[in-house]
Amino acid sequence: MARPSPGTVPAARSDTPADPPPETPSDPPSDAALVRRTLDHLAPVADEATAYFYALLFSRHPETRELFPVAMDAQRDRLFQALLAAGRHADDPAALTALLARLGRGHRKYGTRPAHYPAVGHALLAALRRHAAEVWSPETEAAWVRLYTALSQTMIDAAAEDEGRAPAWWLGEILAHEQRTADIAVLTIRPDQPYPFTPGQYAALETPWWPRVWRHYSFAAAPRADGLLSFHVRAVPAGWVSTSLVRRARPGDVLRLGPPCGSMTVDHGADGGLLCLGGGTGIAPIRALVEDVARHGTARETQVFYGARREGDLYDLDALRRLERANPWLSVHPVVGPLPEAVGGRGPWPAFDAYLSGPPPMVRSGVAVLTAAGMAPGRIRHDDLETLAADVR
Ligand SMILES: NC(=O)C1=CN([C@@H]2O[C@H](COP(=O)(O)OP(=O)(O)OC[C@H]3O[C@@H](n4cnc5c(N)ncnc54)[C@H](O)[C@@H]3O)[C@@H](O)[C@H]2O)C=CC1
Repeated sequence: MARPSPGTVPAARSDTPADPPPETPSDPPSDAALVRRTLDHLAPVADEATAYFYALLFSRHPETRELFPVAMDAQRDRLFQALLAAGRHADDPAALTALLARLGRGHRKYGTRPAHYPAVGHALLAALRRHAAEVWSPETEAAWVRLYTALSQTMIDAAAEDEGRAPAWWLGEILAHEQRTADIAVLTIRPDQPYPFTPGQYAALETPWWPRVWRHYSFAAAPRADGLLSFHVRAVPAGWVSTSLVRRARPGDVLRLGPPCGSMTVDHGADGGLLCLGGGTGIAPIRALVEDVARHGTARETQVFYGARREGDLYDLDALRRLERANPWLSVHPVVGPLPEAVGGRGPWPAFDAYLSGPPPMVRSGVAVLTAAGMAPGRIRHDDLETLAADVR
């Protein structure tokens, strides 16, 4: 779209003095506006644009191929999702920096080096230029170059800073593999070096059977004195990683673990109650949060609603019942069927913080139900739904 040329004043607005001052036509659109316009235009052709980007990257820079999984299906979606997220935050520098720093640190486990960034930048610009041709202009290109230069520098700096602090990945030996239902296994893992994390967080895991395919799982217990980690995994039909972790993995197998991520953690400075909704294997981080409250000794009222499609799928209920018996401030409510509806009728929840974890549609409708019951959005926490949706666990 052409920018209005200097001097063309929108006549309709000049005689309405009560309106806010009109944008002067000589104001060029901001970088953020140009980037967003490109992304809006790209959305319907995102698959083609991403395929073109990778084809170009791998043909011009074959050395980058080994950073990516053999099968690229899920990867394609991730790149575009990350770009969309960056574009959405383009006019919120603090949020953008935080997102990019996290991405930069997270990329260490893939073996990403600073020299890879210009190669990716060239392929990205070529893909944008080709697939957003109708909205492309020298100004748009300049905006993207500035954005990409800034974002890659932030990622590179964050990765470099992290190098002094933490390994790029940890090795984790499976010590125990407990089959809880036909589809769900609980894994106990011994990391090769101390693995600090906060209950409520998650980590990416890679199995030896699908190199460079990483999937996220929440820590299912608070940090233990013996340093062991625990994860709950459901084998989903198209899930390579989840299926191998449930059906193939055995004690002695060694996985790779990325760094801890996520901010669904307990604010120990607050003193209200906790309302927790855990659906299916989404109960994993909820159990870690409950253990965290117990260890903290503040006895905050905690109501856990644990949902499953069938009674037999409430695979962790015994452990939660044990916690309930030991801690009078904790109530556990098993729910067979849709979880949000079951919770909706129980409110209101004044002075409660909510924690939601489970299938993305459950989390979405849970947020809607709690908001309708009067809970302030700032008190409702859950993992990033895009991360969850991009994951075939
Ligand atoms: N394994 C892990 O560490 C973690 C897993 N998750 C996510 O949790 C989910 C668990 O999936 P499954 O065990 O297969 O759960 P599931 O499909 O068996 O459902 C669990 C509960 O959610 C309810 N539910 C499902 N869809 C719903 C909807 N559209 N509206 C309202 N309620 C709904 C069900 O009725 C049930 O109560 C996955 O999406 C996974 O990505 C989230 C955090 C951690």
